[in-house]
Amino acid sequence: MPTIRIATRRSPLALWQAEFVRAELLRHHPDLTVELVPFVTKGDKILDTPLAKIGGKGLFVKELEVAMLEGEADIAVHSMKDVPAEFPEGLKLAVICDRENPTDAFVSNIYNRIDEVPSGAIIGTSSLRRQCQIKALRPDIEIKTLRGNVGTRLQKLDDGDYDAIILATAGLTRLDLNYRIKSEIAPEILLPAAGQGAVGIECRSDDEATLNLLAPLNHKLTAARVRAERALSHALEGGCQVPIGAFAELSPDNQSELRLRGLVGEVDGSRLLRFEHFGSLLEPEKLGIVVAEALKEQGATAIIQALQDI
Ligand SMILES: NCc1[nH]cc(CCC(=O)O)c1CC(=O)O
Repeated sequence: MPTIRIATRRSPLALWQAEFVRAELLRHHPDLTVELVPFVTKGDKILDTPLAKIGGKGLFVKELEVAMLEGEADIAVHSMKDVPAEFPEGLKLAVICDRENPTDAFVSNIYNRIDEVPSGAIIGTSSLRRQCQIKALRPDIEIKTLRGNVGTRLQKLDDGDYDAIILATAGLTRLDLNYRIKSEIAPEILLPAAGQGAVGIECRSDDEATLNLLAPLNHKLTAARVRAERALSHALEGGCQVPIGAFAELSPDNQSELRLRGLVGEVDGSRLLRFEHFGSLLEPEKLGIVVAEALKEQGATAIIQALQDI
């Protein structure tokens, strides 16, 4: 049996995800040897600037991709939320694993829910998607930039820099920090980002042996959901750094269909565009494009375009 080398970021969440994939690979192939190869990415180095201002897509993945192309690693494990729509020549998304809770979480040492927070309170997030939806709901509260890995963000909350912060439920759950969640924010209030809560594995497109070893880790329903969400986000030319929400789930009344909800927002929350549609589980990209087109008809392009000029 060969050795599989996993390129990973060094943050506790990235290491958890890489260890999870190592364990899954070993569960399916007990004789395999799996090693972790940790890297520091540009997104990890620049911590004082909101991601939207650093610009460029794939801040957390580039170094890992170079390692695979140069043969220093065989696969890279990513949070699907951070993975750009397109892959460099020679690499592809091999599988998408079963999804953790995709919602966002309200975290505070004082308040239990977003609607309990008083006027003028300071909420920490650097995500434009979270910002625009919170501002639409609560124009009277202030949003302040918050960067760094999950532990750093919680420390900044504990230091008193914020009244509450918003984090992905999945990251907190994976790091056994669920006790910090005061309430989960429903998708009706805060629509998650494309791919949130899902882990994906990238590898060299021509590496048949590795692709075969990875195949049993693919979770079909999650893969369809995330593909619909990513198609929507891609059709609007948005990465993680734009105010776009995209969330797909199995349709409650038809088990062969997905329900996809999309959202584009003005950063100050003054306008939120929403659209939802149902489509076949077998053609998730088509559904993503339908929802993106409907949002464009409502004016999404102008909102996104205006942000590129900041
Ligand atoms: N942008 C950073 C990032 N990428 C993935 C997660 C959480 C885990 C996930 O969504 O899979 C986080 C942290 C956060 O948003 O709180």
